Amino acid sequence: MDALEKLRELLPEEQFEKVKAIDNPELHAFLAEWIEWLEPGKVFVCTDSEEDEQYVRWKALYYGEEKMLETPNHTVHYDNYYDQARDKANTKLLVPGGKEIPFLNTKDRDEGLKEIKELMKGVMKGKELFICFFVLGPKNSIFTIPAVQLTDSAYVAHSEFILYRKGYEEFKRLGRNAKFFRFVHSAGELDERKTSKNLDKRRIYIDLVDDTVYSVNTQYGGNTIGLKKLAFRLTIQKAVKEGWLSEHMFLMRVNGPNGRKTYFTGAYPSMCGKTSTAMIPWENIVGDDLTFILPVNGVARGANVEKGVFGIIQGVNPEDDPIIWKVLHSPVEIIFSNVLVKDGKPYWNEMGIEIPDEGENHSGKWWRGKKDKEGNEIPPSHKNARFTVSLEHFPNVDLEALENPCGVEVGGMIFGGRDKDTWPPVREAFDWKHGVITMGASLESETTAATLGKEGVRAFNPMAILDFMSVPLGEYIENYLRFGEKLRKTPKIFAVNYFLRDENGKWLNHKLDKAVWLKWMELRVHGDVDAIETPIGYIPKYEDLARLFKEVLNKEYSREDYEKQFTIRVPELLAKIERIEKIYREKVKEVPEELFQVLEEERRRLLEAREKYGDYISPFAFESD
Ligand SMILES: Nc1nc2c(ncn2[C@@H]2O[C@H](COP(=O)(O)OP(=O)(O)OP(=O)(O)O)[C@@H](O)[C@H]2O)c(=O)[nH]1
Ligand SMILES: O=C([O-])CC(=O)C(=O)O
Ligand SMILES: [Mn+2]
Repeated sequence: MDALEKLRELLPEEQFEKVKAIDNPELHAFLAEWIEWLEPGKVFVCTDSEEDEQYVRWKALYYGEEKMLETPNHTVHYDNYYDQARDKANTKLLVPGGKEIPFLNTKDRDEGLKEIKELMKGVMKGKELFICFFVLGPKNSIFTIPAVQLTDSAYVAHSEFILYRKGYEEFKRLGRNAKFFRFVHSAGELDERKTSKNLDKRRIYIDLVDDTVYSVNTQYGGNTIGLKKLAFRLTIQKAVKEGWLSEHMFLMRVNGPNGRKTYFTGAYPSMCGKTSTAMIPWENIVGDDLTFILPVNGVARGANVEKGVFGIIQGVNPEDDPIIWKVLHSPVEIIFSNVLVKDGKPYWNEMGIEIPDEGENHSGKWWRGKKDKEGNEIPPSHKNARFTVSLEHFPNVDLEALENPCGVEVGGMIFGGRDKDTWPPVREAFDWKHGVITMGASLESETTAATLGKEGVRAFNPMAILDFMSVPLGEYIENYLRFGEKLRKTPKIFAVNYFLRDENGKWLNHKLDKAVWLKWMELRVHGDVDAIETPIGYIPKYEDLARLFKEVLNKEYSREDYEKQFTIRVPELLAKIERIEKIYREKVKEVPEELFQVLEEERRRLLEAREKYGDYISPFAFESD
């Protein structure tokens, strides 16, 4: 029997008509196979209509995965107490023969498919399956990748409607020509709180051969929202094959003098400041998490893969994040996850206002002082609690850039992470290669609550992408280096560090100082200000920063602060080069030789500077050179 005939048997007439309208036998075969396998009690196919989206919203409430809050259009969703972040250990890349690839968590493809299929057999009995169509990137553009999502979680489907552009019409338009990604998810058995129960059988398996990702027994967005971090593994592979970049980056517009618009991307690991940077007042957001960058006629052009934000809520307060704060307090569609709720109002850690002493949170009924099974005190909200909202609701969104089918020209690319003692707050690379190698490929950052496991451990995290890497690292870096060669004009590369601390552990910078670094980088892209050459790149001159601090933040910036922050810390920088070199030599292997040359040159410059000025070198010393 052909797939369409089978679908006619499996689906009620109305749902069948919706899939039949898409002329794609491959899609039909995939759907027939999986509907039969998952054995859902009911199937709903989502078109791009407002009614179908409304149906999904309503079902999230009906099935109890979300609850209404006091403000219209606000809901709250909880994940299981032990399902609050990405599960790296159980996220595996399925590769033929289970080939071991350094830093990648691989598994034999046949074995993995067998295991996941067994876990998913009949898993949707008595549940409703939602079949949804979306696209990655702007519609009908050079960036577009269609994707189909199967899920029994109305919360996951609802999140996707907020975060991605609808794709049913795009599937219809493309018909047989659609090369699409596939995502199959089941939250598995739920407990009385409607959270995934069988966490011991939580699995996220990425089939790189068939562009399909399976996820089961979990609800947390990073493990389940197909088009987000699951698709990301597939797009990294595709980008490296095809010679473009798929990155863990925000995309934003920095407003220069006389109305000049300059677009920047920024790659920082999870929970290290992408959203808070892209949302900074004065500038405009295009995206906060995932960016595609394509070479178009010798120009690097970037587009947001998404159209919404799945952002960290902890620490969002009216002073530091006025725009997010305002949106979170307006009656637009928002899903709050894993926050404290009391009398229909959401609360979260460090929100700058008083928080009730009891309510409901990710641990169930909560009171101040409540401890978990491990004896840890449970805070009001989880550190990785998030909000999900469409970008269209933000007054600072650059809508034209968001929907431009050609994307925007990328003027600068920023790399950064949580680093307490090595990198200065901002610096510019000498050139593309120097930036890619000493800033991107050398990135290290302390681990955070965005993944399950220990926090605060300094870890190698090249391009802020290691958790999602799906090709050998050497190939990925090679692709980056060659990408620059395709361009007439390469974007300038910068590195930032928002997380420097003094000897007592106090932050050396305020959260809003990044506004100044952004303005400085914008001026540098256009050659409007001079800079000081140091062994590790160009750093700002004191006078320029002092002026910008005054102009942007209306703050005095002292020479002492500047000197402390921009001191070149030779011992730490040399130790870092040692660590990075060792990793690439001993663990990664098959690395472009240029990487070692560029690191060696940097080491030599640092040693020469130490000879002349000592271990900790004031930026003023280089200025008078
Ligand atoms: N100390 C300090 N903390 C910051 C600064 N900027 C952001 N943060 C903190 O970084 C954390 C989260 O940053 P986000 O911007 O939401 O993280 P993200 O990079 O978008 O992360 P993902 O969504 O997980 O990919 C919050 O706890 C912020 O308070 C800063 O300049 N200084
Ligand atoms: O994917 C997620 O869980 C959220 C996110 O942006 C990240 O962890 O980088
Ligand atoms: Mn992210």
